[in-house]
Amino acid sequence: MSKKGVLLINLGTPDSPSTADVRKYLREFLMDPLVIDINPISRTLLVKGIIVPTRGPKSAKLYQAIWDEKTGSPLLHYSKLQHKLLQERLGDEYQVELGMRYQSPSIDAALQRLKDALIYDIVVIPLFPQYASASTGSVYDKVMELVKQWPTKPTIRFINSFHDDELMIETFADNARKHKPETYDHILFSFHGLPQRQLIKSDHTHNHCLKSADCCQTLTDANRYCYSAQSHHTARLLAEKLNIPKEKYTICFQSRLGSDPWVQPYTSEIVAKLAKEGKKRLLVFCPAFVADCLETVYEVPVEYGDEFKALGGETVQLVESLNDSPKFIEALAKMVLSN
Ligand SMILES: C=CC1=C(C)c2cc3[nH]c(cc4nc(cc5[nH]c(cc1n2)c(C)c5CCC(=O)O)C(CCC(=O)O)=C4C)c(C)c3C=C
Ligand SMILES: [Fe+2]
Ligand SMILES: [Fe+2]
Repeated sequence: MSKKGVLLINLGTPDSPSTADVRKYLREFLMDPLVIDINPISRTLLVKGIIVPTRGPKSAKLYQAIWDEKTGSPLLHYSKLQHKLLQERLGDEYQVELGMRYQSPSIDAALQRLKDALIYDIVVIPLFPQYASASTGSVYDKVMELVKQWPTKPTIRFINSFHDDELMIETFADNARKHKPETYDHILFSFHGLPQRQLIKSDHTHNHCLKSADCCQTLTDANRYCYSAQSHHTARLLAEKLNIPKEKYTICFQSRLGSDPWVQPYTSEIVAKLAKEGKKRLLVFCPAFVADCLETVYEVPVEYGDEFKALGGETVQLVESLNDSPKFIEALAKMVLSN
């Protein structure tokens, strides 16, 4: 029987923490029309004329701070481990490949290896638990653009999101228990941010998203693919699993870029508010990421940690990501095998 293919895809990271490589990464990433979703001329002027020249050197310093001498970028390191462990778990009936949406290893080369092995039955798993057109949607478009050139189109199944995956939730909960959540003053579920206009685009009823203060509190047909509603759902499941009462946690969104409104509340504002209220110890989950990366290992303990301490707080502790946890590998295997 012919093998089946699995293609794991994460966002991507610079090839090195040098300013030149970080600029190259930012250019490819931010020129994606699903990421900076404005007209092409404005996008080019904004990205190539402003963001890449100014943010490049600053981001390069951050990448230099998290770059491991042996293993490099944490995002790529953990993605490679997830790839290897999933291949071992699934065995010889499957060929598992890894690609990054931006930079390397490329999705193009990963698909080519599947094609060379005559594999025409592929499960694509964009490694983003919550659906967003800027992440999952962009991966989808890239894969389709590439397979469009195949003389015979393969059977492809896309895992569109896994915000409520039981084993994923359990893995985050296990990681949190190591830190004894009950010993913290407050818990944050801090998701990667997204421009508000991108949320609104995912509301096909045009009458739900951001129309009321609590539009993301429940998942309905209207907001099934709303990144914020899915994020709220993940956070609620985690809070239930760990018996964290409502008043002890806040759902918030980090990493805003530019001056347009993004999904709120912003993590930095919540961190400042909690410090002013006299809270001393914060435990922070980042459940939009399946692997530790710049946004978790730097932004949370260093940026938010410094901000919190400057306002009187004491500790900001990150709950480590899913990384190479066997339970998360099992979650991925189940997604493949349930096909
Ligand atoms: C969780 C999925 C992600 C979504 C959705 C997303 C949207 C998004 N991101 C930016 C801008 C930046 N993101 C950056 C880093 C970054 N983003 C994600 C994931 C999502 N982004 C990850 C996993 C990472 C870390 C990569 C790593 O190498 O560790 C960066 C680069 C770092 C920096 O300069 O801060 C930028 C820029 C936008 C504009 C956007 C949606 C519109
Ligand atoms: Fe991002
Ligand atoms: Fe919404």
